[in-house]
Amino acid sequence: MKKVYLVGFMGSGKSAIGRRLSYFLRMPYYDMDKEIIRREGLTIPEIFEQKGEAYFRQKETQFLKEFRDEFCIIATGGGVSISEENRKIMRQTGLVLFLDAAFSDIWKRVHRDKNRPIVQKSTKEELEELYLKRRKYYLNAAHITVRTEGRSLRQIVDYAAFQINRLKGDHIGVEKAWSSPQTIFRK
Ligand SMILES: Nc1ncnc2c1ncn2[C@@H]1O[C@H](COP(=O)(O)OP(=O)(O)O)[C@@H](O)[C@H]1O
Ligand SMILES: O=C(O)C1=C[C@@H](OP(=O)(O)O)[C@@H](O)[C@H](O)C1
Ligand SMILES: [Mg+2]
Repeated sequence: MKKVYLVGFMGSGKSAIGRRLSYFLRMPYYDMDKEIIRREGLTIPEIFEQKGEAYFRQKETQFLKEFRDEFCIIATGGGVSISEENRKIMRQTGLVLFLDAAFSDIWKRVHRDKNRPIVQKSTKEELEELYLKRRKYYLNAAHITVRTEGRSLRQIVDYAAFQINRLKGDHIGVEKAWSSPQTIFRK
């Protein structure tokens, strides 16, 4: 296992947890959105507006395919796990953690954010529909699901780090341990 991928809906905490995990575990951290912004020289809303969502999705897959073989933490964008090809790449090259957040928390965190074009163009009802539709893809992509409701960033980082430390460096053991999806925080 080389990479740790964080997947989940917009506002589930992928970027915030990824950054903190990287300090905690002393592993390099990459945010796919930031990498794409840097390469394109455009913000996410600009990419969506000027080049279209399909172009952005191509860039996400390209990132996953081309990114060097390195021990690191990667915060994906909320749309990355929709693609079967992307899910396959992530599962084959690392440990995939799904940050499973409640929609009510997500809405509070993202509804005013101008940097998420999908939030901008959706009503609350439409966004919840998308959340429900996408949830199965995150579950499908994930080796481990982390329920985040009622947990602080610190608590989530601690649990994620525990799971990563338990499984790292043991690819065969990891495959066995992950053969049945595990959920933590499901008390
Ligand atoms: N468990 C949590 N407790 C408190 N704040 C959180 C939690 N998870 C995420 N946040 C906050 O919600 C906002 C959106 O999180 P972010 O990491 O950008 O989500 P994502 O990258 O999944 O879209 C950030 O301000 C982040 O600090
Ligand atoms: O869910 C999505 O389709 C998207 C999620 C965003 O990332 P975050 O999940 O970090 O907000 C960003 O990639 C883009 O706005 C599209
Ligand atoms: Mg993010």
